[in-house]
Amino acid sequence: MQGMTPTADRPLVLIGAGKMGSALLSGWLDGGLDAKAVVVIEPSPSPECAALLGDAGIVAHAAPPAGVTADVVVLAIKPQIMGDTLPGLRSLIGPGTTVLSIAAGTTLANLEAGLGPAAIVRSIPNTPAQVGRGITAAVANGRVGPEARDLVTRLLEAVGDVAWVEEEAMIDAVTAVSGSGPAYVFHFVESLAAAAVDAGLPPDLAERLARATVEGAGELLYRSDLSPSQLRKNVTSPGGTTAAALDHLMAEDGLSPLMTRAVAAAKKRSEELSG
Ligand SMILES: NC(=O)C1=CN([C@@H]2O[C@H](COP(=O)(O)OP(=O)(O)OC[C@H]3O[C@@H](n4cnc5c(N)ncnc54)[C@H](O)[C@@H]3O)[C@@H](O)[C@H]2O)C=CC1
Ligand SMILES: O=C(O)[C@@H]1CCC=N1
Repeated sequence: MQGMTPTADRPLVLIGAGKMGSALLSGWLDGGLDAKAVVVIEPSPSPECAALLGDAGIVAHAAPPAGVTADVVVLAIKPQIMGDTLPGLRSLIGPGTTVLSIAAGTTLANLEAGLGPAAIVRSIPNTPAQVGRGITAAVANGRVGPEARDLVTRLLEAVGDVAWVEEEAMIDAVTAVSGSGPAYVFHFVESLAAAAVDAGLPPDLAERLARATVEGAGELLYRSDLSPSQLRKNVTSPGGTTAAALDHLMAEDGLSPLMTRAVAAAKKRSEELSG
């Protein structure tokens, strides 16, 4: 990976190698980050994580090793344990260390309170990062200079697209839209498959059709320059079958107000997690 600065003497320290931490680590290693420049703190590695670490020759530590000053500390632990964990990470932070958090609902102020003065970026990626197709939005505190911002951008671009925002308050909405969003899409597949069974199809075919439809529509959206609205219109013949279904999905009590309520609930929960 071009321009990565972590080294064996001044490593990237990953705190938590669960689903998201492992996805990030995998992207960095694939992008050329030297495994010797990575220290992983993970008290209970999953089998997938253990395989990833084993292939790279990285040892999982239960706690930060003594005497290590990090180039970057990446916080990929649950927000609920952040407050208790942060003070124990202070020894990793020295001059020039950048902290990158991916935790939902943990504010820059929460992070500064736990870690002390440091250059800190708060971000929200999403699980398509596991296949290099994530999107992350990030906000920096006042101590993050251009070099730290570039480093964080490169780390996050290893697993997908990156959008910087200047207002931290936007991160709760980001969490509700793109952070949690993949779950909404997967639930849509579940719902379409259930509807297919109700419409008379056997369950295996129902799931296959629902899954392939969302995969294909996502790929078309990805490759096309057309707007989602135009892509929808391209499926919809006047007086045809799609129009009959969209009469329900686009009704006043259809998908749009439901999505608005769902995103508002996720945003509120993100705000609550900030304490
Ligand atoms: N899963 C998702 O879709 C997204 C998650 N996030 C955020 O990413 C963070 C991690 O979430 P997931 O990867 O889904 O959770 P996870 O449960 O898969 O990973 C958390 C990992 O932290 C480890 N851990 C627990 N205590 C630790 C400690 N003291 N030191 C180091 N590691 C410790 C656990 O063993 C676990 O492997 C959370 O803060 C979440 O809000 C952000 C965006 C999307
Ligand atoms: O559900 C959660 O709290 C995390 C944050 C965004 C996606 N998963």
